[in-house]
Amino acid sequence: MAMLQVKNVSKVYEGKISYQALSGISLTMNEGDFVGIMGPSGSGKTTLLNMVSTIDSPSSGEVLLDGENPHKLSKNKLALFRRRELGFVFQNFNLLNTLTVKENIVLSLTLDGAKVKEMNEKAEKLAATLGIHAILNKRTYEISGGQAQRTAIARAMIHNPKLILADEPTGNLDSKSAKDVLETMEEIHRAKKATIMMVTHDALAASYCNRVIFIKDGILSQELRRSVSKEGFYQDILRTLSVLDQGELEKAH
Ligand SMILES: Nc1ncnc2c1ncn2[C@@H]1O[C@H](COP(=O)(O)OP(=O)(O)OP(=O)(O)O)[C@@H](O)[C@H]1O
Repeated sequence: MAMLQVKNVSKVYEGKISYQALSGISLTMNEGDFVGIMGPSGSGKTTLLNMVSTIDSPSSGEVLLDGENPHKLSKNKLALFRRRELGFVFQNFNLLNTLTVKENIVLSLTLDGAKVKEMNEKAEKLAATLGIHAILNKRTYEISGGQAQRTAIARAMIHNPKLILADEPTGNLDSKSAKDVLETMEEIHRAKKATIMMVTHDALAASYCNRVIFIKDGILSQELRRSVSKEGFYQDILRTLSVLDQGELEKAH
């Protein structure tokens, strides 16, 4: 059974003027998939991520994780579900500035009452894998953007979540730090068999994924699977984006 099933999901934002942000999206992800979500601005990428992460609920259709619909959980259980089963990585890192890097990484374990020694061991091991061991005792304002994002990835992974959800994780980084972060994600995908869904505008970032799903006007328009090298995949992604953009241009005229 697929780990994630998105079944015919639509989302209408109700308001004075309602807006249909997603229309009949269906997709599945298996354990160990690293899926990129791409599409023009306003196409519904973040909306889709929010449906999967249970931050917001679909207007119709359903989202199943390991066959269960988390949207049906009570408020308290849903909060626990998010903390235990999901890991989040955001564009602006969302680290707590009063805590050290290590304290940020172990936050979810702290909330679950884990033993300090056990937490420290886990944090140190993971930090070594992600190349941030030397900065564990620093405060978040003493580290670079790339280090902050690798800290956020460690925080998202420390509890071995089923699924890691990343929204533009390289959006605020210079190209060198972006590359470090992408290589970190590649490493957790490869070595830890992490399952990752990543929204990105960046074709280079998407080329690290094993599948890329393109969304346009709230509809799933295409999917690419990586069968070639990362460089070849990058070219395939650029070609697909240019065809999609061509459609946008024609619509504007
Ligand atoms: N809370 C909301 N209420 C009403 N409309 C919304 C809301 N959130 C998003 N939208 C609209 O839904 C559409 C999809 O938004 P979404 O943020 O999912 O797009 P996106 O593909 O992530 O865009 P970007 O790449 O610019 O972040 C947009 O037209 C947006 O204006």
